[in-house]
Amino acid sequence: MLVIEDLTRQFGANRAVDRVSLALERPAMVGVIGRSGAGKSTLLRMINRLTQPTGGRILFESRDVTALRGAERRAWQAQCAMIFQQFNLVPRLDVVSNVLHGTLNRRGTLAALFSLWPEADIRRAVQILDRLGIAGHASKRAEALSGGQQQRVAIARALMQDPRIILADEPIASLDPMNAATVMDALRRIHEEDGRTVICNLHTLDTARAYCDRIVGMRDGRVVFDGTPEQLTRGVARDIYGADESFSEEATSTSIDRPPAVAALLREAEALG
Ligand SMILES: Nc1ncnc2c1ncn2[C@@H]1O[C@H](COP(=O)(O)OP(=O)(O)OP(=O)(O)O)[C@@H](O)[C@H]1O
Repeated sequence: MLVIEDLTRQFGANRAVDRVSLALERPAMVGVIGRSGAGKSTLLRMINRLTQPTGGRILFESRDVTALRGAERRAWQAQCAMIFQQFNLVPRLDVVSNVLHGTLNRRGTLAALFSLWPEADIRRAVQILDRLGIAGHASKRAEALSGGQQQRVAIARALMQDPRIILADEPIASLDPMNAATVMDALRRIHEEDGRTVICNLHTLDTARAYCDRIVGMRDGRVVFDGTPEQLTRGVARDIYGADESFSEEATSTSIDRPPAVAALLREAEALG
């Protein structure tokens, strides 16, 4: 389905991503982990063609998307929608309009400027918000929502494009643990129920283990691990993070600042499945 071959990005003397190869045969939920500066964001941005590779290829269903230009590049970007740590919503705009901006790729700028959204699109936007549990906030300004709700609006905007792949660049890095869990649950459901591939950059090992079927570990621009959560042993994790014997998983864990009450709630939620 998605094949990445020797993908490379050089910034001056610095090789941010160094001959990365990955193949996804079927829809999957993939977590990309590694310390800050390992090349995770650059990799995702290259897949989406926000950053141009300096070497290698990206193939989607045997089609080379590495060098697409203009409308073809925009069409590819709609097929692999990206969400970001800072949500990138229009804060003063209402939630449903933010979601409708996901259709901009296939609509005229003038129509968008005057908010002339087709009724069918509005209905679909509300349905998607409903699925993500935030339809009740549709008419509120985006800035009035919590971080977790705003990230779900960003996911809804991505879903408006009906993407085959969702690329999530540190989607929970600005969120508290409760909101982080809601957002990761939403991404997992979108993968399982819709069969969309989700590739997610994550800072925390425990999140990658809990939500992803496959984990890719990056270090200094290279893939140094590619396997299942079970294969990601403490020793492997230590290697990915370039740490010494004193490495502790808790240092990369979301539970580090989790207040006891929230931790208990999360354990309960986990137990309920
Ligand atoms: N636009 C750019 N210009 C120059 N160097 C860049 C640019 N973008 C990224 N880099 C460099 O490329 C390397 C990889 O950065 P990248 O953001 O991909 O890492 P990361 O693993 O996502 O880190 P983080 O977890 O901190 O976001 C870093 O050394 C970074 O400084």
